[in-house]
Parts: sequence; C-alpha cells; structure tokens
Amino acid sequence: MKTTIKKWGINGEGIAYYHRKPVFIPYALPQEEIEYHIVKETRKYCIGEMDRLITQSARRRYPLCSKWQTCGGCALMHTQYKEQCKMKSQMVKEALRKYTKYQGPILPIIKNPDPLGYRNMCKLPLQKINGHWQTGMYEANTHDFVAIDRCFIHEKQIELVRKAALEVFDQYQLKDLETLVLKVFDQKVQMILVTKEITVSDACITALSAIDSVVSIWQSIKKEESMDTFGDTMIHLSGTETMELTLGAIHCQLLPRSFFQLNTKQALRLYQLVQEWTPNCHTIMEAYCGIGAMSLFVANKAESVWGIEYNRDAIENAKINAQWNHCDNVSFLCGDANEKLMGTNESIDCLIVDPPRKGLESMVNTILQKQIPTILYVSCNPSTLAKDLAVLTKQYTIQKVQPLDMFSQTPLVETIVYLERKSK
Ligand SMILES: C[S@@+](CC[C@H](N)C(=O)[O-])C[C@H]1O[C@@H](n2cnc3c(N)ncnc32)[C@H](O)[C@@H]1O
Repeated sequence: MKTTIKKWGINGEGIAYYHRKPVFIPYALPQEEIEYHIVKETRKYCIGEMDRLITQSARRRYPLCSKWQTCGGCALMHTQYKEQCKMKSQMVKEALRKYTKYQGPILPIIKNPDPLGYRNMCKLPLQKINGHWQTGMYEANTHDFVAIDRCFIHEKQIELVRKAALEVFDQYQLKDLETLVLKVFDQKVQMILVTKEITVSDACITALSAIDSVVSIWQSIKKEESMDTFGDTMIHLSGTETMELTLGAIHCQLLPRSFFQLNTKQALRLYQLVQEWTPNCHTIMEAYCGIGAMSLFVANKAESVWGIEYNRDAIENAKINAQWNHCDNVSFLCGDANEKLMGTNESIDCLIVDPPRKGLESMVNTILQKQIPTILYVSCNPSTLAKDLAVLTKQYTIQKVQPLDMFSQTPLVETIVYLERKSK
C-alpha cells in the first residue's frame, strides 16, 4: 500500500492513517511517501513496516551506525539533528495540549552540544562468539544476541575501555560473564562485571586495572534472572569504591548502584536551570534526589533543603556530597518520596521532583494536599509528565516549560516545568 506520513509518533516512528486508524511505521519520516504493509492491527491502531521509500524527506540523513535498526536505541539516527530537536519540542507541546489546557509557549529546546559521543554509561550484554567475548544487545522481543562493535553515542573513553576489556576477558578465559557496565566521569572509568559466579582471578583484575583510565572495578554476582542489571552481591575488586565528578562548582561522588543522568554536560545545564528557576525561600524539598546534585545546586536558595531518595547507596553518596560542598543546610532522607512528603510536618515553599519514567503516581495527590506554593517538575517522559500536570493544574498554573535534549539520536526528551499555586 502507498501512503504519506503525516506526523511523528512518540517513539520516533512515522504516523500515517489507514481507514482513519493511526498506523505507526518505524523509520518513516513526516511528509515521506512510502509503500508499506500492516504487520499488526488492533481496534485502535496498526503497526506498519516500510517496504519502499518513494519520496525522501529533506530531513533524512544517512545513519552512521550500521546496527541502528537492529539495536533500536537510536531510533532518530536517520534524522538530521535540527529535526530531532523539532520533533522533541513537538512531542512536549502535543502531550501538554492533549492532557492539560496549557496553550502557552514552550521555550526553545536546549540543544545537546555533543549529539554523538555524549553517553557516560553503558550496560552491555556479553556473549562468547567463535571463542571471543563480544558486547552487544538482544534484538527487541527476542533472545537473539547481536554483537555490536561500536556505539556512536558512548563517550570515547567507554569505547576504548570496552574494547580493551574484551581482550582481557579472552586472554584470561573468563566464564559466566553476563553484562559489562562502564561509567565515565572526568575521563575516568568505573567497570562493573556482572557475572553468575565468582570467576575473576587476581591476575585478570590486575590486567583490567592496567587499562588506561580505569580507576574502579566492581563485580556484581547475579544468580537469578531479573529486570535489575545488578545482582544482590556487590564485590569491590580494585581501585576506588566510588567515582567522583565535577559539575560546575559542585564536586560529587557516586557508587555503582547510584543513579546519575546519562549525559554529564546536559545534566549540568539542567541543574543550572533548576537553580535559576528556584525561588529564594525558606524550605525546599527535592524528591527523587539521587546523589543529591540538584539539592546542592539550590542550597543557596533556602534556609533548609531536604532531599529524598529510596536508593541507600545514593543517599550515602548524597550525605557525603553535602559535606564535600559545605552545604550544612542540606539534609538527605532515605525512603519513598510519597511517604516522606506525606509524613512531613515541615512547611515546604518549593518542591522539586525528578521522578522515574512512570511519573509521580499517587504522590501527585499528596502534593495537592500539601498546598506547596511552587513546584519544579523535571521529567524524562512527556506523557507521564502531562498526565501528572493534568492533576496538578487543578491547583497550579504552568508558568514555564523548557525541553532539553539529554538523549540525542533517541526520541527521549527531558522537560522542566515551573508551576505556581493559584491564589484562592
Ligand atoms: C530520574 S532519577 C533523578 C535523580 C536525580 N534528580 C539526578 O538528577 O541525578 C530518579 C531517582 O528516583 C529514585 N526513585 C525512584 N522511585 C522512588 C521512590 N518511590 N521514592 C524515592 N526515590 C525514588 C531513583 O532511585 C532515582 O535515583
């Protein structure tokens, strides 16, 4: 069948219509004329597969990575960077229009200075192919391993260490390797080997430690299948336990299981913006604070700042980070964000939230009960953001919306929203 793509879908696909039903067609761009067939049809939508590109969009470009379609992580790699940014701004605008009554402006997206080579972390499945260890990925919805020998969005150090580590794994004939996790901050790399058993010899650890820029090595033993990358046991093998990173004037540490934003330069831009938008006030609470970087950035805006996070390692880091940066007015609590907010007797002037992709869930109602004057909502998912805003706008007005490109080549977008409580 022939069709013309009408607009973008939230996962970077093109959307056309078949008998008035939307058809999501991966790798087709708006305004392109294509031939396609339907691979799945439901009551509300169809999934299509492109057979032939008839008229090519001027926005299309040659994707650098030969595995981009198999991997699927960089679903926008065939699109010029300027257009990727337009698509993301459009996503934020449409999500807000769909779920809230917001008709105001969306600030121009903050572009990524490095649309390639920006990612400071990788979690790569490992498999032995023809006697050699390879990093790769599993094809979507299958157990089929696809070896990937280069990733264009990883920071350079990650790629160098990844290749050198594979040689060491072969040389020492390692067994039971599951996943290779690498993190890079300030040109230094932390390596975490996820294995089924304890199989790493001292000689192998010495060889891995000798790889240029590796400063920290951990092993995580994962005996059972689970969605978590790491297993229950974490063993420190060599070098420093924590990684250190500098974000403008702030110096932080983090442990392997602590969350940090995937793009260090854009994380700094995000924290600077949050600092700029946070009003001077008495008490700030930051829910979902990770290692506490945002709380430290807003420390000079209030008499006291509270950070809440349920990951124990991240809270341990956050407490040390407050000391390192002489932020005596910043405290951190370990626990569920909603429960801590519900249980507090403090009068909060400004709430900063940066929840995971699923959004605020029931915390949205706790926020309404607390009658907090200002909220800064940092989100990596425009759909859950907009659904939460639909509830919050019963009491709040959206003052500013700022998209930021944290994850170039992918359809994901970070958004910061500033909300003020309506006066009665
Ligand atoms: C998107 S990250 C934001 C981290 C931090 N704001 C930063 O910039 O690094 C979300 C964080 O929320 C934490 N988290 C997830 N669910 C939580 C919950 N119910 N209560 C408290 N923290 C939670 C995660 O461990 C993660 O550190």
